[in-house]
This record gives sequence, structure tokens and C-alpha cells, in this order.
Amino acid sequence: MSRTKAGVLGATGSVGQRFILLLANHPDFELVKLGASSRSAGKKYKDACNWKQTDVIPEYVENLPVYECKSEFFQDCDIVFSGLDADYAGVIEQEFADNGLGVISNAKNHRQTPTVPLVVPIINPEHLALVENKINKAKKDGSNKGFIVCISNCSTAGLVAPLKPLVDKFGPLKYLITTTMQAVSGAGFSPGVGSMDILDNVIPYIGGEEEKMEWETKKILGSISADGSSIENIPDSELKVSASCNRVAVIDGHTECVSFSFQSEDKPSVDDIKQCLREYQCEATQLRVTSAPKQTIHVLEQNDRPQPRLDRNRDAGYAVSVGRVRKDTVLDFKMVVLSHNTIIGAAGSGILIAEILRAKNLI
Ligand SMILES: NC(=O)C1=CN([C@@H]2O[C@H](COP(=O)(O)OP(=O)(O)OC[C@H]3O[C@@H](n4cnc5c(N)ncnc54)[C@H](OP(=O)(O)O)[C@@H]3O)[C@@H](O)[C@H]2O)C=CC1
Ligand SMILES: N[C@@H](CC(=O)OP(=O)(O)O)C(=O)O
Repeated sequence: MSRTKAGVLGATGSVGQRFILLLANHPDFELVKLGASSRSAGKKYKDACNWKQTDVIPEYVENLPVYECKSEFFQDCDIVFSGLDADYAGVIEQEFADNGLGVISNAKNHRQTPTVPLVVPIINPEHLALVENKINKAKKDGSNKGFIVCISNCSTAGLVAPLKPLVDKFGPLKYLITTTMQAVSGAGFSPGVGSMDILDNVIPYIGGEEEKMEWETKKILGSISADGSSIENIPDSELKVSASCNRVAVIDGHTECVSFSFQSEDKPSVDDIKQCLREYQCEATQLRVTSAPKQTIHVLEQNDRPQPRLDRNRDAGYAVSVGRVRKDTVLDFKMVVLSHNTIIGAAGSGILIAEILRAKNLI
């Protein structure tokens, strides 16, 4: 099978750089086009980009030209990954989809659209059925095959990862409370978080983050409509979610303290919870796609884990770590969750979604 040709929008930014690292030498994808703002367009990537990754820029990417983000320049791509600034992503991604391109987006703009799946690929890949239905329709009647898939907010990805297997096994949740400690890479590079603001400090506010976590959870845990064209969120009356978000002096890896209650009065034990999480295997692993984690959720027994520096790279950042699972005195249970915010919380999820679409011959 030949490699799938890929483009990256917002290629110079924090998420864009992570896309480039993950696509470099990827056996399934060939990175052929890069896009960013008009400030960068026309330059070689190495001159347009303020590279901040700990690995060097892949050699063949250094001299690739950067294009303006217009679909006419990306028609040779089979799939386009977007790490665009959310101030511009909405219009640009829609123009790409309207012109026949498939876009996997990290930006928030289209997440609330019911016909756009909001996917954490280790958790709800079944929502990609919306894309499958659209592509199959296009094959039949020649309609536009362009689509947008959104990746969730990075903190939401970590939150829902252990909850979905628990809901599948023990039934719906009633209450969910999370307090996050989010890495600085989540705030991007331009301008990002200043060192004078974050060193020796904690910032107890991340604009818009709490609202996103509270509603995105209900879409990701929601279901596909009967006609297969949209996602129906869990109603607010059935699940109450409360998020408190904080920025901490960590480079990569979002940590969350999560408490939750099930609707059912028939409660599982702490051991039941841990066993369910350990046994969970995501569809990507079953499909054996390239970046699938071997172990989707790592349950850690040491009482001081997970920690971002020690645990964020488990399964190359595609897995989520859970520790300190215990009974809660107010809700049913509490635990600590850690996820790599730019891998399973952003670019890595995009790659995994594309690998799943490719495994199903949809791209
Ligand atoms: N960082 C993270 O962990 C996560 C971020 N996200 C989301 O991903 C997106 C990107 O975030 P991040 O990488 O942190 O942001 P950055 O600020 O680091 O990068 C933004 C990118 O958008 C490009 N851009 C800016 N203005 C325009 C424009 N007018 N037209 C075309 N391109 C433009 C920039 O190009 P140029 O260099 O030319 O200005 C740059 O490539 C955001 O929507 C963010 O909310 C989602 C999940 C996690
Ligand atoms: N806001 C997140 C990053 C993110 O995921 O943002 P968004 O939901 O806009 O994609 C952070 O600061 O860590």
C-alpha cells in the first residue's frame, strides 16, 4: 500500500511542530505540504519556524516551502492535519472541506457542530462513522467528500480516557469533578506563557478551558443519531461536570485529579475499577495501526504516581496513566490521570485518527 500524502496547517506552531515530528519517517504517511500564516508563506520551513522541540527538525522538512493556507495549494494531499490558531482555523478548515479535502483539526472552532465528530481515538473512534457515511455517499453520488474531524481539548482527552471504559462497564456517570494541572506547552508559542508568569508560580485560570471540558465530555461520551449524520450529546440533566483548570510549571503533560459518581446504586469496587481500566484495549490497538498504544491505560500502584516527567511518554505519549484510584468520601471514587497534552491531547490523536481512517480505506 502506498503512503498517504499529508499536509500540515499551522506547521510552525506548537501543535504543528509536534505533527511534523510524528509524521517524520512515518511508514503510512508522506508529509508533502506545509501551511502557516502569510508571515511564513514563501519561506523555507527552517526559516519560518521558531523550532522548540527537543528533537531536531527532520532533515527533509527543513527546506520544504511554507504555503498560505488555501485549499488550492493542498489538492495533492489525501489528508490535512490542522494546528491552526483558533482565530483563523474555523474559516480556513471549512474552505478546505468545502473543496474536497479531509481535515483533522486541533482547533476548537468546529467541535460543537453536531455533524462534526469530536474524537479521542483511544476512546470514541466509533464516532468516525459520520465520516465513513459521508465518504460512502460521495462515492455513490459524487457529492463533496471533504470532511472535518475535530480532536478534543487536550485536558478533556485525558479526562474521558479512563471514564469511557468505566461507563461502558458500570453504566452512566451522574457527577464528575476535575481539577487540572496543565503544562505550559498547552498554551502554544505565540505568545505562550511568559517565564516570569509561570516560574515559582501556579496560575488558577485558563480562558475558556473549564467550559470546554464541561461540554466536550458530553459529546465524546454521547452517541450517534439514528440516521448516522450527527452526534447527540449526553443531556445536561443526566450528567453534571465541573472543571477547575490551572497552569503549572511543567513543559508537557496535563495532570488531573478526578472524582466521579455512577448513576447506578450498584457500585463497583476499587479493584473492579482498576481491572476494567487495565483490561481496556482501544480499537486502534485491535486494528494494529502504527501508533496504537500497546496498553491504552496504565494503572499505576505507587502512591506518588503518575507524574508528568516520569509517565507522560508511556507508549510514546499515546497512552494515558491513572493512579491513586480510591474511594471518595463525597462522590463514589477519585483518581489521578496524566496524559501527554500535545500527543494524545493533540497531534498524536490526529495521527491515530488518520491511521484508523487509512486502515478502513477511507483515506
Ligand atoms: N498546544 C496544545 O497542547 C494544544 C493546542 N490546541 C489547539 O491547536 C491550535 C494550535 O495551537 P498551538 O500550536 O499551541 O498554537 P501556536 O500559536 O503555537 O501556532 C499557531 C499556528 O497558526 C498559524 N497561524 C496564525 N495565524 C494564521 C493565519 N492568519 N493564517 C494561517 N495560519 C496562521 C501560525 O503560523 P505563523 O508561525 O506563520 O504565525 C502557527 O503555525 C489552537 O487552535 C489550539 O487551541 C489543541 C490541543 C492542544
Ligand atoms: N487550552 C489547552 C490547549 C487546548 O487543547 O486548547 P483547545 O481546546 O483550544 O484546543 C491548554 O492550554 O492546555
